[in-house]
Amino acid sequence: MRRRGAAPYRGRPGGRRGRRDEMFMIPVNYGRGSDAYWVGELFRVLWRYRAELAPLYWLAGCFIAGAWLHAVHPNWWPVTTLAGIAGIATVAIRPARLVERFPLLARWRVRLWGGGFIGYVSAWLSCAAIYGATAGPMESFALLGAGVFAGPWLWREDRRRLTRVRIVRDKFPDTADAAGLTGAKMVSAIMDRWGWTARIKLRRGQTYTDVVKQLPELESALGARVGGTRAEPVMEDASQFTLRLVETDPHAAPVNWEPRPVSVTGKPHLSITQPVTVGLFEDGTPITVPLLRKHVLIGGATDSGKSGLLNVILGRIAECSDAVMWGIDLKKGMELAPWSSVLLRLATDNDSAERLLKAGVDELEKRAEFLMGRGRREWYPKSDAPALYIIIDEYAELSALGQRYADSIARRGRAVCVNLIIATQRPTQKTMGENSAIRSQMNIRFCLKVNERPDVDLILGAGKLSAGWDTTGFDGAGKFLVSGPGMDTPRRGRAFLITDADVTATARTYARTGSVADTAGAGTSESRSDGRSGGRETTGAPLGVSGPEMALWAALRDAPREGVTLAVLQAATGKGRPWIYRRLKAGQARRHRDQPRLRPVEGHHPPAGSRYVSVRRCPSCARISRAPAR
Ligand SMILES: Nc1ncnc2c1ncn2[C@@H]1O[C@H](COP(=O)(O)OP(=O)(O)OP(=O)(O)O)[C@@H](O)[C@H]1O
Repeated sequence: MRRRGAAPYRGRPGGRRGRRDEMFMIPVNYGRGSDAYWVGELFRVLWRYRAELAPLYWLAGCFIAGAWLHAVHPNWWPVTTLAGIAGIATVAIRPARLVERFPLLARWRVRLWGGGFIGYVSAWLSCAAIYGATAGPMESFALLGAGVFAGPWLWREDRRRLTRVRIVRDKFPDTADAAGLTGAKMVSAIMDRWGWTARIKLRRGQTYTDVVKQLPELESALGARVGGTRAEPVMEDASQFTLRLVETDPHAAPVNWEPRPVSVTGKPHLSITQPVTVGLFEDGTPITVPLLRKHVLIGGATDSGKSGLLNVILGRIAECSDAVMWGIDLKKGMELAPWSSVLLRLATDNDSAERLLKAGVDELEKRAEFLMGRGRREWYPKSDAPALYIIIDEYAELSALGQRYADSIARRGRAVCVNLIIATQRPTQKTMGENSAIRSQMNIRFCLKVNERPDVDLILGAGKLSAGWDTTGFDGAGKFLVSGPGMDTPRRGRAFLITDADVTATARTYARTGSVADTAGAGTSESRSDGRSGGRETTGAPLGVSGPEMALWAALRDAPREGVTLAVLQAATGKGRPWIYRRLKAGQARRHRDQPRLRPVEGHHPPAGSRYVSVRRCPSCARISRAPAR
């Protein structure tokens, strides 16, 4: 008997009573025979299979647009033609943002298809605007085009995978039943090269723990390989979990290096502000590591793949337009010499390494002063003010003085984007330098195979071994555990294998002006370690201060004792008076404490009508400031 005042139950006719979600359903006639049902069902199918039906939609869209253009705007055909040309040019140029949004555009076949499709549609629409969508052979051309372009569209690889995952989804209720998880449903799925990942909704009362217990049964029911499925809880909903099926083990064979698409100019066009991909996790997901303002430590036994991983990181940084690198390779340049067209400096012995690291310390100090003068706290890398990475292979071989400089960079370099990337076998206190805190400054740490378990804690930090991070059993070079921001669980990864040919190709593609290879006489450590880095330091400006800032710096440096006219500074920088005054004021704020007070310049006679800016060079530090007005 119904309680007094209780709302009447109005579930779906024929539906099961008692389900909580049905208690609140709005009474709608869902009868199978009703028109509304069939119209709704039709739209559902049209939407659900939109990708498969896309060729029909293109065809219909073209006929409608062509008929409309012909009837209303027959002289708009240049618009469709120009739109087509612009579309083809965009696909050919493939701006980085577009490739990020549609990664398939990195493949030439996809670009060929896309360019052809855009060209064909725009040509057809232009003709349809002039002659009509059904005039002469227009219909045949439309059908022919739809047929030609539909083939590759329907047969493309991700579509085939999508079809497979749909089959798995449709069969999932049976699979779940066989695995002892009756009532579980697959609510969404995405696929990648290595398998698929799905969100599973459990029957009421079932939990993630039940899933973990039933995982072997689920593997069997899915026909997966042993150990090929992973389940992870969904924290915000206890009735769901994420199921991942790894169809092909990404670590079974070396993971080949994947260069990122090159821009048409052939210049680096990616940014270090975006995380870089260095390999794949065991489940096939990419390992993306944020390198901006981060120091990196790579540790592992001999032959574990440290230099390989270092090369991968080098390759990734080379692809970025807003980062530059210096290298220290105490294996006499064996590892880093192939990158000499990318490295702005390379040191291959301890003397040159010390000088390079000293230059790194100077650079960070210049940057710090530069920021201070502008009231800023962090360096934002740009192509003309790049982040600087100092790569050090075999850190333990560095002299005590070199390690002291490195320690200084590790402590102070982050904010100003002067960062270290270090590879070493055992980062003990002794090898990293007594009294050195360098290890604790490392934000991202890669631990490759180690021979002794305590080495894990040395590389990754105290307590990691007991928390389940252990790489002693790793087989195969390049496999590692990585810890850092957002990487708090021990997930096994493998670095890309970058071959000598890949290194040569990458270094050639991203060769920098002013690199070691570009510098006259390059090839010996002496020629690379003479205190110059492609001539940038001779100005005294921080590395990467360029454009008008650099021009101002140079004009002030070369100014005669009596000063320079504002017009000269305007001509040198191409900037207006307010900009120059702002920069000069900032320069004055950076003056050394012990710099003598600036005096009016004697015998100074400005030409009539010109405004003079007197500059003065500090005798102790050679820094230049604007002298006070007379
Ligand atoms: N990601 C990888 N996948 C497959 N093989 C790799 C990978 N990285 C390195 N290797 C291979 O492992 C071997 C050792 O690599 P590497 O020289 O990088 O080790 P290492 O730890 O730097 O050794 P050492 O300490 O002796 O310098 C090389 O033959 C290399 O080709």
